[in-house]
Amino acid sequence: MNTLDFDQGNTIIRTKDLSVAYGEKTAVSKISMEIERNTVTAFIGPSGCGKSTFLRSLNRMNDLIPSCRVTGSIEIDGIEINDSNVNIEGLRQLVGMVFQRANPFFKSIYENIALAPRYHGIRSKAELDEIVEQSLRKAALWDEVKDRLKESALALSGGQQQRLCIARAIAMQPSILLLDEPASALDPISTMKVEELISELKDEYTIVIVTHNLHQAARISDKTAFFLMGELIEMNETSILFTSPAQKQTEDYITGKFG
Ligand SMILES: Nc1ncnc2c1ncn2[C@@H]1O[C@H](COP(=O)(O)OP(=O)(O)OP(=O)(O)O)[C@@H](O)[C@H]1O
Repeated sequence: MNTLDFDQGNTIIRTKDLSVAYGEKTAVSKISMEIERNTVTAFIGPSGCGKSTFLRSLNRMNDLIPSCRVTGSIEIDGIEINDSNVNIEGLRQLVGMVFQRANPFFKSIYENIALAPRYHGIRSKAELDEIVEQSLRKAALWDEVKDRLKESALALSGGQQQRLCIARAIAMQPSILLLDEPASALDPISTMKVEELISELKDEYTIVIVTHNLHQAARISDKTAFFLMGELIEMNETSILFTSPAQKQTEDYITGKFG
């Protein structure tokens, strides 16, 4: 995928009538959305409303679920990612993902970062060292781990493991980072560090985050999309959506009338 070929203003992700079903059950219904480059977009909405399903469709993680069927269009950098000739590995390199539970490999801190670049053909130790250092620096973890790179990643705290997973995604030089409730299993201090990190990373990456935490969405995102029962009810600048939502359902949700 060549990001240089893309000339559609600042939009990096564009979905049109995107629907996702698991067997007979529709989880996401005809969602059209545009996401701008170098922004943080938060997906909010009650449990089961389709946020994670929509997020996973952006790097075709839903392909891994046999019952799942995706229809409609998803363009990333102007390329239709659901086309059969799309290179899935290349897509997932461009669109990295971090999950709710930190899932480091059972390997050293260094290897967690170096593994994928090495798999993709980088053999030089100096080059790998540089990737490891830069990725850990960008994930605001370098100073905490630089003297223990050979130690097991599992010896890190939960918050550090989650930042390691972000560093691992960064090592693949993505354009987009999909974060599925990355802080919901973390303590408040680790959560704050991940939130600070997200705000720093948007200078280089486009970030889409699913969160249950409305305060978090308000703190870190530029735009917020409110989902309900598989539909996109409203998407707007975060400051507007939280202060003067256009839809009654959005207002009821953000004021806690239902959850
Ligand atoms: N692998 C799956 N197989 C079948 N149904 C699924 C699968 N994953 C999700 N669903 C269903 O799709 C709907 C949307 O789920 P999804 O996880 O996308 O919602 P969500 O808004 O992210 O929820 P939560 O906030 O609880 O994670 C739900 O009804 C859910 O039960």
